[in-house]
Amino acid sequence: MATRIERDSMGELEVPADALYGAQTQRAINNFPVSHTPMPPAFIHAVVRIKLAAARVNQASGELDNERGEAIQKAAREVLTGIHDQHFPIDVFQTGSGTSSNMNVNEVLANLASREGVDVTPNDHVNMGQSSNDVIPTAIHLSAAIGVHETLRPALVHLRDTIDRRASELSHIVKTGRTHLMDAMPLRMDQELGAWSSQLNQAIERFDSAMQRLCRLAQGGTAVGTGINAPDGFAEQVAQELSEQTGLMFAPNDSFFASLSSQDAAVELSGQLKGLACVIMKIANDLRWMNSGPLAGLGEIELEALQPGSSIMPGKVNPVIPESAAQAAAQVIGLDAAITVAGQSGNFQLNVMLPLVASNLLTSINLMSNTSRLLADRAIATFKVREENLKAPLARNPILVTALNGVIGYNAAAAIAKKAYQAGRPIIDVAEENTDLDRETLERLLDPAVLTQGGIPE
Ligand SMILES: O=C(O)C[C@H](O)C(=O)O
Repeated sequence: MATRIERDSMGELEVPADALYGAQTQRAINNFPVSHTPMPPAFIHAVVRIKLAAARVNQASGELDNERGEAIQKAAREVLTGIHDQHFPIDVFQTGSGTSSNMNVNEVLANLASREGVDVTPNDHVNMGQSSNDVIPTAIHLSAAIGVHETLRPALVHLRDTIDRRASELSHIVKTGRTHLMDAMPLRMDQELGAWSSQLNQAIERFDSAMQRLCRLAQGGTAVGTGINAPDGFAEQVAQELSEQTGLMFAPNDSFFASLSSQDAAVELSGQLKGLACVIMKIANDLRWMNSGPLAGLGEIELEALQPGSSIMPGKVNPVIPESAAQAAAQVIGLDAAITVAGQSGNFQLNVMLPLVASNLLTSINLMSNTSRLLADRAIATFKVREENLKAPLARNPILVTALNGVIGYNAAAAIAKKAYQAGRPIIDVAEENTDLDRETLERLLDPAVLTQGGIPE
């Protein structure tokens, strides 16, 4: 491989001839061959957005001359198109402050900017008024806020709306409810699906609330939170620039000391993602049970057949989308556990597990966004209801006798249920033989559709 010599404060080393980065990035590549997973492009782009904002603020204040300011901005805009993403190869498991990734961005932007014929250095010009210690926490908030706003929230709204549409289409269908996975009182399908929709609505509310904390930025705190080397007004102006770039409302955090040394908002967001993962897991599992069979399971619904299920059993079709969704949910729950540990790693003035927080948070946002859309479009929107399989067990369901509790008492009702279950007879026939109630009254009291409406049967 052709190489060139680059220099930093520690001396010289070789980098690939065509690399846009310099010596500090190469040292990090050499030092951290850990997971071979680079930082997510959305995170790198957030760092680049901060550099773009800082260059504009520094240029406006006169700290940075116009030529260098314009050259850095041009370079940043070019990187934001994604054409240089391969020049940010540093492993997630690197220095805990993310200094290596901050310097990677500084070096690439300085290199591209210098091609404009001006002398731009990574530390003095691109990193002006900043430290990794405020840039990286800011980039975590910025990239997560963009991910929630642009990707996750629309995906959740799409899933909720798809569920609501199916619920209203299926509102005439009554089915056996289940508690402990055992037959229970009946409910309508729109009530069952309505639970999923309501869970998603509440998840969306929690993300909307978490966004308020995400939009508070560390930028301006520099090395330890005092703001050393950042001019007056820098924090507010960078937040304003980032708001204009993204359409979100960013502002400096109340305490830079807190925002450098903690990751509380990221822990909160990860917790909300874990909560969402539990919702997704519940929906996926309900779908799997309802789809089970087709002959020896519940067989209440038929999910769209997307691919042959088995390499050995011909004709078998499996619930692959709910299975994929359940695995994604499990992964998010695991990533949250690591973020929880990382959130506790604020030692004095700096949290030192920042790259892991960034990577896990963005991975979880992507997993939940893509999963929500797949569940909506390839499972919820397309499943068919097998009404005949719902009707037959509903008519025989001995638990309907619950509706007679208030008329004949729990013990008498239990005896009827037992008899009906043992004989495999409809509950109404057994109740007619064993109570003073006439057929017409029993039909009214035991009508499954009426029983879905709650209240005391009359
Ligand atoms: O990289 C920096 O700007 C600071 C570094 O993280 C440190 O505190 O040692």
